[in-house]
Amino acid sequence: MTTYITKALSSLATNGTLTPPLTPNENDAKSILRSSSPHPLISPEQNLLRLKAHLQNLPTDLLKHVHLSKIRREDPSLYFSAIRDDLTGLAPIVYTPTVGEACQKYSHIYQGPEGLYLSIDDKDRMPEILAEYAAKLSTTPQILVVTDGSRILGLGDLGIGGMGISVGKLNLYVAGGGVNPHGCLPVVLDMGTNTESIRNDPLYIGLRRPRASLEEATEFMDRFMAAASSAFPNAVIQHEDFYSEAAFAFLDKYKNQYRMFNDDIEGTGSVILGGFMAAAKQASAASGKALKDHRVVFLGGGSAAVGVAKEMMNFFKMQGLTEDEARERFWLIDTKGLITSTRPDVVAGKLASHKKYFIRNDTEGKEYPSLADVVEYVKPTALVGLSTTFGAFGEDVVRRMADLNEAPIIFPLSNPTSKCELSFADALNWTGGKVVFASGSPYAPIERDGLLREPGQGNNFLVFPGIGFGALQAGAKRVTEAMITASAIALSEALNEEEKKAGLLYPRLDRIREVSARVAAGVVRKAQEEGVDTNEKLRGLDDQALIKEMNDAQWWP
Ligand SMILES: NC(=O)C1=CN([C@@H]2O[C@H](COP(=O)(O)OP(=O)(O)OC[C@H]3O[C@@H](n4cnc5c(N)ncnc54)[C@H](OP(=O)(O)O)[C@@H]3O)[C@@H](O)[C@H]2O)C=CC1
Ligand SMILES: CC(=O)C(=O)O
Ligand SMILES: [Mg+2]
Repeated sequence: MTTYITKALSSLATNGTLTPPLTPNENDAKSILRSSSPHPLISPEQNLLRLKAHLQNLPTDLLKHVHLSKIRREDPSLYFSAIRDDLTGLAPIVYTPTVGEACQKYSHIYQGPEGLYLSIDDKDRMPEILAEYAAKLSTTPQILVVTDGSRILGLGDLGIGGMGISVGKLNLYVAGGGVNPHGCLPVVLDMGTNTESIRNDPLYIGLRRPRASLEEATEFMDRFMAAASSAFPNAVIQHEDFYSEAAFAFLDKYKNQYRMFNDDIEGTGSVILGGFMAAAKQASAASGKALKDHRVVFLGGGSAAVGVAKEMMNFFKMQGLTEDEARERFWLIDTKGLITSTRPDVVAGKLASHKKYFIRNDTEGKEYPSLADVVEYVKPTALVGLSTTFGAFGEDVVRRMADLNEAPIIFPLSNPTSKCELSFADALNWTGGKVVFASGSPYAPIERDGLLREPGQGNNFLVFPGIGFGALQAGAKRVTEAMITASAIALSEALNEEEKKAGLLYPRLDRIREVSARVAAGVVRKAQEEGVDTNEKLRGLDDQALIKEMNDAQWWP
């Protein structure tokens, strides 16, 4: 109770109009509070009830997001208690889709600093700035989520507004993964923005300059990665929402040097591989086709699409295919159509290097400019959307997928909902209910033919908390590709019997802590097998004991 009284008094004392007329000692405190507040004994439970009631009264999701951000800054335990009690209801507010709008309006809804803001103008001072920052913190950061704001969800270059996504991801690290909120450090690297409307906004709080070139950005990143790894030597660094060229360049450069991973390339790869394992089983059970015979068309050739396609190759390798045979199962489409060896930009050597792995050499000089052309040519069993293009899976294409397949797999994964390729309702209607569906942002379940159809949410938030937490617990020197694949397998194995019976592709959100512990255990085990772990205490434990260790290490509000 003393804490509540002291807290209440200090807030009174800092508020000019409510400052009490005398400076009380502890004994006076009760009587002053009795007369100056309606009830001095407000319990955490009552605060939680009040917060929930208040949220219900707020008219928009953005206002709820803003209010919750204020609560997080003032009382993390209250904030994470609310999320613990209703992750399904609050994830869309603190994460996608609302976090997208919050990033777009970041400078307008700004309530004060909430992490580390580093400017490219300070690139020569990274070691001093980070060392000074580390010295001032009372808790050592364990997870850093770092963005440069250059490709926030599918919303483009939002400059310093990207801080909202670093914060949003860390919300899930705490709520889903059990990382202590005081160990979470959101970081934005301000390198300017190419979005003129943001740069010219009088309220914009970032650098008003065009975005740095990749060369300049790399120089800054080199210094940041070195300084951050030295200031926070045990932390895991998650790269988030860098534009595709930079995302691949930084992952290639740093993955063997630092304890880092890229969420969009690797986290998304993992979550979609995990979901595809369940989806392919359902589709093959309906069609009788062998698992190795699935054919996957991607709309999109950016960091997410290429990352997912590369990770999904493991599905086909698990069916016994060689690397070349597995690669043959994928067709990628970008704004110029199917990526073929004879496409003029490819012939001219202008194709972005990350797309080259998936160039099709077998199209005999024919080009397939549209998604409909590619679907007709490939006759795919699965469609994956990572194109940032709302409604890009149109009625004709979706109906054709249902003609071609007993149970077409359709994953419109672009975020937020305003960029999603296909809604759940249209997917059900246009396939006559046959679709096996997962989207990046959430859709509500729909009742159809007397059955409740529950859409999957194929979003990396089902794995990145476990990947980061597992790497942290293992004291892993690196986050290897095999550790990422292990996270996907652990996710797919986390589906319980009830969820399988209900046809779900992913575990229910109310089990996320348990699922994250399993994912983390899978990551630790693989780190041990690969010899990159340093935490000797976790060696020699069997799987159940390892999962229990992960569960026990989780922070609870
Ligand atoms: N569900 C999840 O967990 C995740 C979802 N995502 C989502 O994935 C999306 C893409 O991210 P990322 O890959 O980094 O972004 P990019 O912008 O790098 O990639 C988008 C790709 O889509 C292509 N494209 C755009 N419009 C069309 C169109 N009309 N037809 C065909 N191709 C098109 C682009 O082609 P071109 O190369 O020619 O420009 C590009 O290859 C985002 O919306 C993001 O939110 C990302 C990570 C995780
Ligand atoms: C989910 C995510 O990481 C993205 O849309 O970028
Ligand atoms: Mg992302």
